[in-house]
Amino acid sequence: MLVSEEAMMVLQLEDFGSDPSDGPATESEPVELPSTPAVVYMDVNVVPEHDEAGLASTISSLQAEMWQLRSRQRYLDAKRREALDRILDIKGSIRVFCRVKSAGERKVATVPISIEAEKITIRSVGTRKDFVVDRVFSPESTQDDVFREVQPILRSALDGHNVCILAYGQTGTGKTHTMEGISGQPGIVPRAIEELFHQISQDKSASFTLSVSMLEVYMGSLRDLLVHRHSSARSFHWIPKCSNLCILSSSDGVVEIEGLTDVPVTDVKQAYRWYARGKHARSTSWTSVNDASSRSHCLTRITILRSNDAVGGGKPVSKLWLVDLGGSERLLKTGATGHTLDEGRAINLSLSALGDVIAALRMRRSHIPYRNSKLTQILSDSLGHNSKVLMIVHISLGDDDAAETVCSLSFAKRVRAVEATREVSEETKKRKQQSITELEQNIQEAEGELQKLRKQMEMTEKLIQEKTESLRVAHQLPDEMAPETPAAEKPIRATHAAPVPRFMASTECSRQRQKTAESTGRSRAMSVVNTRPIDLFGSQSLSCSVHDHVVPAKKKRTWTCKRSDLSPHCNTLNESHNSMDSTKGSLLPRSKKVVSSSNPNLRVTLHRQHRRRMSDLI
Ligand SMILES: Nc1ncnc2c1ncn2[C@@H]1O[C@H](COP(=O)(O)OP(=O)(O)OP(=O)(O)O)[C@@H](O)[C@H]1O
Repeated sequence: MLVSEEAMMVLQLEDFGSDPSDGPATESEPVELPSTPAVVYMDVNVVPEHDEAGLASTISSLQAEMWQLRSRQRYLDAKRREALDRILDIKGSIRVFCRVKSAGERKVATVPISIEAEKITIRSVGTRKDFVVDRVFSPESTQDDVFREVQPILRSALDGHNVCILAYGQTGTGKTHTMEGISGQPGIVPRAIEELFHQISQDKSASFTLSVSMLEVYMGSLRDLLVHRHSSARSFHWIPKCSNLCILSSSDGVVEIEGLTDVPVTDVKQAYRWYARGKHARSTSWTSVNDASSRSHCLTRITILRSNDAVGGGKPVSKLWLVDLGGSERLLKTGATGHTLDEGRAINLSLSALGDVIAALRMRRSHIPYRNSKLTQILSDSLGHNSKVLMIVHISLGDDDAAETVCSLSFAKRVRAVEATREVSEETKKRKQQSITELEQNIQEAEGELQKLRKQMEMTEKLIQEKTESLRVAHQLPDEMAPETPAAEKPIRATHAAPVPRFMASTECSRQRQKTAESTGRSRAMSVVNTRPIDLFGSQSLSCSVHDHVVPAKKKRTWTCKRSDLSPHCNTLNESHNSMDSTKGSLLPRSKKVVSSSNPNLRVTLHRQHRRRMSDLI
């Protein structure tokens, strides 16, 4: 017998070896594949397809196949995520990079600064200071070089971790250049947006929803940068009404900013447009060192809602913070006075609070001083446990900037406090690198197989649709009766005589009627009932609704304002009243919500139609 493409596909599946009867993978337990397949699939050609029972059986085995492919996809996805997590753990969940800006036309430092891959050394009269970081970008490094190092952490955000990328440094050293970039040399934010959209278009294992928010921490107040305002509002002296947004913190540590504009974005262009609007609204002014100096901390937040997945250890909602910090400056040197002096002071104070928080986290202190500034309050759920932090410290080679360079590098050293002081042997470094290489290989393998898997799933899905259509036509069923096969998570075991739903199983009464019927020549009609494909449809949709429509009790999250000086109306908010709509999804995993024929009206219709058909036949 010729083996058709479909049959081949079913046979190939056996190599994956996971048992559909085990049920879908859950969040807590990653899919473990048994070494031998527990279900042996039938060759779909064995049953002639012109027979309706044969068609139904084919559909059923294709669905089982689909379930196994999904199960394998989840397994590989979990494997890929785990490998990435381990890489980031080996590298450190708080990493510090240093980007060096060339002195340009200004005099090159007389104090020699030597740059190595992970170390910067500054020699001054009779002294030598070494600063170790995770990676140094020399003045020749391009925006591409920087982004290449940042890229893996973005995947982590899609996998459910909160991620924070911060640009720190003295005024004019290139923080905005690194984060925003310039025409033809886009920085981390636009590239990250593009990369996120690219990755979610590739990842068919889940559906993602992205939204963008932008705010500015200016002189201790929060300004929503995406809120619609009059054009005169750009002046940095002008503080709009919405400047004191309320920071809410839930009992489980999740932070939200009440009233902050959060715009859902569906493509890169749309996201860019909003980002451009936010950038435009930012407070900048002329300083002696930078014509357009940022006088505030600018925070761009991309909220990622991941649904219909089995993320092991991750959260359905994650945040990616891209922060362009205000420039640290020595106020005496800049000769700032009045308002500019106050701005500088405010920036320095919050930067110092940020340094304290990161150092405390790195040293695993029991108390983390998040509440010392608005900046650290906002970022508190994205700096600590289970988050990934990347700080890019910017320095300049300019002679005039030598003192600030030492200050910034001291800050970097403080952030890396624990590990930088501990000398890591060459042997340990080598071992770490070897593990990273192996893990990267694992990721590549998993991604390769995932790609093949996606193609195979597309083919199987198409086949299921074709067969279902044939079956529908054979029965002349109305469209709404066709099963929603792609969404079916529950495998239907591939047996020739598909089991009937419980309500259709024979009762004592019906058995007696059947006996009577047998004697009156109606037995043929009865036997058809048990194998008719329509019964299979009913079984599938109804069993899904019984088994899968179990929704966990929604946990109520209580939000509290962190600061007592804020308006009393926002001290306690019920989840349903705040802007964090996306979290609602997190409490209701889609895998549980979406079932075939989840529409209760349709289920009732199906149920009635089955009953009618049964009674017609009896
Ligand atoms: N690596 C670089 N290559 C080329 N030009 C750079 C680089 N870094 C910074 N610049 C240029 O230096 C100038 C100041 O940079 P930028 O505004 O990014 O500094 P900043 O650290 O954000 O300053 P501030 O804290 O005052 O906002 C800009 O004109 C920018 O284009």
